[in-house]
Amino acid sequence: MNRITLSRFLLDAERQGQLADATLRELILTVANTCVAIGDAVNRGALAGVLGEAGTGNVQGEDQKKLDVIANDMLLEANEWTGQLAAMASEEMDDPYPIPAAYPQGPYLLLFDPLDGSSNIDVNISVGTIFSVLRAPEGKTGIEVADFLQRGTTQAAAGYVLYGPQTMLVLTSGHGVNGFTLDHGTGQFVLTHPLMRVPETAKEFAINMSNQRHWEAPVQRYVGELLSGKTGPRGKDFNMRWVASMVAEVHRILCRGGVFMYPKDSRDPSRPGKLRLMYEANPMSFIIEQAGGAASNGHGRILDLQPEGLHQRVAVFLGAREEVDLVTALHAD
Ligand SMILES: O=P(O)(O)OC[C@H]1O[C@](O)(COP(=O)(O)O)[C@@H](O)[C@@H]1O
Ligand SMILES: [Mg+2]
Ligand SMILES: [Mg+2]
Repeated sequence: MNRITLSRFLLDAERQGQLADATLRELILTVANTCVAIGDAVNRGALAGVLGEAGTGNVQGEDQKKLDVIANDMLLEANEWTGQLAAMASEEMDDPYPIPAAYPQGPYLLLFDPLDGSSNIDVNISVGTIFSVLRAPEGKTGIEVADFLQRGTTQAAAGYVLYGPQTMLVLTSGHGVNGFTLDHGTGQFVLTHPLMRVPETAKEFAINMSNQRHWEAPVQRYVGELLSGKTGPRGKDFNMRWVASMVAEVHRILCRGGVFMYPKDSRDPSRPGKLRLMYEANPMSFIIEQAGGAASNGHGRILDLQPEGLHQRVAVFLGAREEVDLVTALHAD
């Protein structure tokens, strides 16, 4: 097999104009290498004493796991001195993290969910890291929240690393989606899944069914029709999956199709959804769209949403275009 490592792939992409510049290439490599180290910590688990609660909470009002904090700190430490960034933002930090004055400022902003699927950490189920890259306002020092509030369509790159049976990086810079498998022997990501595509039609759906009584009518109807299967208006059976790690769900959809949903529900009517727009929904929507799928909040394209807050939440319907269009149409009705 002709092994194309991530660094070679990115250099080729830059030469073909599929990557903005060398700084973005180096930034993606820095994030990828940091995720190799995060993967090691996840993999070592109790041996490294990294399981369990951190004893602190985050801006979302969630109890942080030790690995939420460890992964967050690893990404900050690895990226703050490189000269590639002007600032960072994370699920685990209330405010943006400005690059210390001791280090050169760079042209990009990095947002990340350092550990996605936190409820699965202590039970050894796949988790991941999600990241999104935006351009920093040129020549501006003192980056503010408003500088991050850019539509998902403006992302320069987005990706995730899945810490599962294999450690995989999935990446887009707006020219398709490519998957890389970590070779633990060399510590390098190798291209194994070139130009991933979401299959047109879905046979599987993913939603937390335990929230059913709290869903709005369009979602009740859509999921009801999936469950009716052959006997209902869809005329075919659908299987169901729920891993409770968005990274694992999205990866499954990229590999074999389906639709993933985390809708708005009445548990907290003031919340438009559970998942966060800037470092979960936007990067995953960019990847899914680049792989031929679709991503909606039920009322429109997620990537077109004008962000209003760093940690704002959004309803998410993503995956096979046919399914996302259907559930969005039901909301319009
Ligand atoms: O526990 P629930 O309600 O099923 O929610 C699961 C969802 O929450 C998340 O774990 C939220 O992400 P974090 O773990 O990064 O907070 C998603 O990965 C997942 O899709
Ligand atoms: Mg998450
Ligand atoms: Mg998280």
